Amino acid sequence: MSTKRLSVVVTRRLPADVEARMAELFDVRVVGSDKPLDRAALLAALQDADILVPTLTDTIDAPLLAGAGERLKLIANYGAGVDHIDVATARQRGILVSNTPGVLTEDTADMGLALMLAVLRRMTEGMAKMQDGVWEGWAPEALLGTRLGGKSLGILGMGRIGQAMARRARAFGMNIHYHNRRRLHAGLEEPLEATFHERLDALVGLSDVISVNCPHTPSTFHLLNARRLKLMKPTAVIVNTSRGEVIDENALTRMLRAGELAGAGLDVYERGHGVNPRLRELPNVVLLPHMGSATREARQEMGEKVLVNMQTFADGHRPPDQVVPSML
Ligand SMILES: O=CC(=O)O
Repeated sequence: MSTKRLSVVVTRRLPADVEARMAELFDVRVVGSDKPLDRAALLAALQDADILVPTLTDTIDAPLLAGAGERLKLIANYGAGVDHIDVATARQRGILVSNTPGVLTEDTADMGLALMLAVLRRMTEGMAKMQDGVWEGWAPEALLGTRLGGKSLGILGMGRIGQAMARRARAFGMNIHYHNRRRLHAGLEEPLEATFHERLDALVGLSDVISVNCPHTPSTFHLLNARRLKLMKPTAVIVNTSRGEVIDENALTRMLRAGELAGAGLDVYERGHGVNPRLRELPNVVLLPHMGSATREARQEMGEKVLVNMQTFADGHRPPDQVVPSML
């Protein structure tokens, strides 16, 4: 099939050479600017598009898919998470969905580790002292944090990013525990010296740090609900580089405010909630603006993956990174 005939709608500006390469191969319209795209504009653009390239800031739900033109046959997401796309409805309508796994694994795990260090070693509190000019010099008991070595890291979701987190935490001397839908096979589990817990409650209860690394799906929504959060040690901290929806953010906020948890490092928040202002007030909480995969390298490689998925589809094959409902 000549790819030139395929009409592609891109909702955000992508790295320049990704955009340039896409424009060589397809008939591309970048309908967005560098802001999330307005829904009406997206719907209008989808009337005569063959391929949509969205990002996580676009909600591709059943009403939007119902309003799209008949030609839409591929949603080539620029990003790994697909919780903003109704994959089941897309499939029913004969629309394939692909994502960009693998290329953001190491960078997201780096950020998970950075958050863990920042919270346990109270880095942002220290930095605030320097910025506010109130540091009074070294003192034996000032800003004491917690050592990572010897502590138990509980990884919720042992996919690519969870395993990358485990490798890093091992290097810091942490003990690795995890909960996953399926136990890893021995070839993966043994080098990580990771202990599998079939019961999430058990993992939550023993961990000094919980790292959320599972995708957001209907079955992981509020997996860390108020009941489970209460099973955590009061000295424990939680780190989330996945999706806000996996944690009941209101319950987490209440517990952090009440001192029932020692801290949190969050890169992601519940959709539509914005950042809870009460989280911003807490010194033991480090907040980042969803930047786990924000390296130049990852964003470039994500673009290259999108291009491969589009080209493979245009050549009449299934995109290599196709997402099907049974994976979710
Ligand atoms: O969160 C980032 C992604 O899903 O790619």
